[in-house]
Amino acid sequence: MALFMINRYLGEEEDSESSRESRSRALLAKLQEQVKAREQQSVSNTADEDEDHQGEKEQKKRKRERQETEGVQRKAKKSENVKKTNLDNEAASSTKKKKKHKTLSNENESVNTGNNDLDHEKSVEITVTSESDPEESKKTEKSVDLQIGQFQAEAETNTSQTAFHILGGFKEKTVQKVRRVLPQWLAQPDVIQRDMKNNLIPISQVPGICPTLLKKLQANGIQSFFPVQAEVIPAVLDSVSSGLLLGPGGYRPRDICVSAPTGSGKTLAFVIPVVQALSKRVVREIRALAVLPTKELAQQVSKVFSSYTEGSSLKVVMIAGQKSFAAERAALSENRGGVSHSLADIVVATPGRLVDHINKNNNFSLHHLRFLIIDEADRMIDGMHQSWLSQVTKAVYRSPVDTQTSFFRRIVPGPITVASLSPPQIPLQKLLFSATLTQNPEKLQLLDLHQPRLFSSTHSCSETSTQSQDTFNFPQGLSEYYVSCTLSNKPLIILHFLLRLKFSPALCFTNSREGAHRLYLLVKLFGGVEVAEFSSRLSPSERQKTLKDFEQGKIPLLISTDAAARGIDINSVKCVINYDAPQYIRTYIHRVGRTARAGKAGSAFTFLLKVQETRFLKMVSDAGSPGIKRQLVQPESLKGMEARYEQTLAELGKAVKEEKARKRF
Ligand SMILES: Nc1ncnc2c1ncn2[C@@H]1O[C@H](COP(=O)(O)OP(=O)(O)OP(=O)(O)O)[C@@H](O)[C@H]1O
Repeated sequence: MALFMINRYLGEEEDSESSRESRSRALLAKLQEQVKAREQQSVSNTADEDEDHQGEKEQKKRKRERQETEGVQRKAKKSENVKKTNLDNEAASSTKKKKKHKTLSNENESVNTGNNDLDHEKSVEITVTSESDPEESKKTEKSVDLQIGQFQAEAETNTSQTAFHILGGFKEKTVQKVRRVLPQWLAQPDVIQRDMKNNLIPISQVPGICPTLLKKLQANGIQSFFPVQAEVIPAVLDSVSSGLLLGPGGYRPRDICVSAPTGSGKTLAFVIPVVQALSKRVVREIRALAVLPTKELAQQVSKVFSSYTEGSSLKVVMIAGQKSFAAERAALSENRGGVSHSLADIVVATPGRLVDHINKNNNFSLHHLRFLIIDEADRMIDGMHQSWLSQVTKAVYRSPVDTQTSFFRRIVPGPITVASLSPPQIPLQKLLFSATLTQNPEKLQLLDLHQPRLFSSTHSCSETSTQSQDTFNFPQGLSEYYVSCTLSNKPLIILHFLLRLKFSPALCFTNSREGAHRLYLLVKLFGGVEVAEFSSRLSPSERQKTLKDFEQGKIPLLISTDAAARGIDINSVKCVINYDAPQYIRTYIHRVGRTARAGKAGSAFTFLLKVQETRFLKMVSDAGSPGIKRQLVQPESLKGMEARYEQTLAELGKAVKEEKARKRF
């Protein structure tokens, strides 16, 4: 039994056969009327639109639009074929139906014609009539043709409406390579000869150096100047030819930038002329300030300054945080009769401590500063976030508290006029040094250089150079190698290098201090070689002692982070090992530059995992390396060490655990 009953009104003639027939006839008549009406409507529409279209066609002569219209027409024809096929099928089925039921039926069918060019769809309605009636059939065909014609016309009209130009377009264009155009001073530097050995200049041939300094140079074993020194020393001396108060011809001297390979002697290139220039000063004031990125480098440079000022009245003071702030303050100035007097002529500083003294030490005056030396300049630019340079500049041009005691006026330099030149001004000259000086004008702009003059041994930086990457010069005596390795055999290879191939003294670099420490523990536990680590894990005094021991040959292997990658000058280093491949070319250049210094020979090995090889080798060759060769390590050569190595790994695990536990308590 049905749960629900639906009552429908079926009409009065519900069951009558005759009424059904008459209803069919009435329906057919109605449909035929509709066909006729539609036919008439189609004819009038098509005629109108054809006219419009003709008019438009004449106006539109652009090729692209015509092509689009043709495309639409092609598609419409295609759809016509589809319709005709459907028409045949439907007609056949209609005939069958007619034979069976002797009734006429009309069927409407819609065919969708996709038009991708116009990005819209146009549906065409086709009226299909039985084929048995030739007249009706003709009418139907005509109707179909007319409807297709109408569709075409509509499509063309729509094409003209939607044929707009897409700004930006989607066509792929090959972008032209932008040619790098460097400012003239960067594009045309004063060239420093790369070949150090064949371009040595006897020290007596460089003009302007006083006999005392010449004697000191000889006493330090220096008979000839390296090319960078022979070029830069006279240039700096020339800028002080009119004394400390004026530049050449009364003008402000040009700032000097020096880009020369690691170990090429850049330190003496600024130490000698600065000491020479200041040796004639009367009153002691801070006249030279050298800024370096690390304590160790500041110490190294301070040592060189001290060795060439020894026996003179010039005093060098280092402010790099090696001593307490109070001790540094006491070394910088003293109070006599209520007036502060400087105890330093040359200050060597790290940026952090320098800023501390500028802000917290009232007696620290840079009012007489003549030379600002920025060593490892590219690194110092990167560290500009500390804004140390702007603080130095402010301190230099800050009016002294007591203007009465100051004989000279010092104002921030502006345009050169007669009025601006009339009072004596101490010019501030910047001297920049680096093995990897950036050519990025935006970065260099941060230094606010005055008519800079570049000394460079990199010849590839021509004005027409399209190269976007900086190229550098590598030390002449350097041989570069790479070693293909896996993560598991890396430590074994380093042990093989040291124990069997006797590659020592060796400086080995890792990318992290944890990595350096683990490798240090591993080599120590394996035994057979004295090893030390150098990283921020150690205190400054421990680091100092470690470097000294390494320099004296007490430690043949030093495992370090990039803390020792820049500037550190240890002449005895025969071999540099990049246990972890450096990510940046500048890091690589500074690391490998710890060997092959001062024209000597040295080797650098970089351990590369398979995935690192392509990128790393490209990076090195793009930077201008003369060639990096593959160093093969046969698996058999590691065999004898494997058992001991496995045992050492187990010991290392324990040692690391113990260290962690110790840290917790
Ligand atoms: N004219 C010279 N004759 C012999 N040795 C020199 C001469 N000039 C410098 N040296 C020595 O060359 C070594 C490298 O010099 P220096 O440290 O100045 O190089 P650098 O160009 O500053 O290197 P880096 O870019 O790595 O800092 C030092 O040990 C230095 O004593």
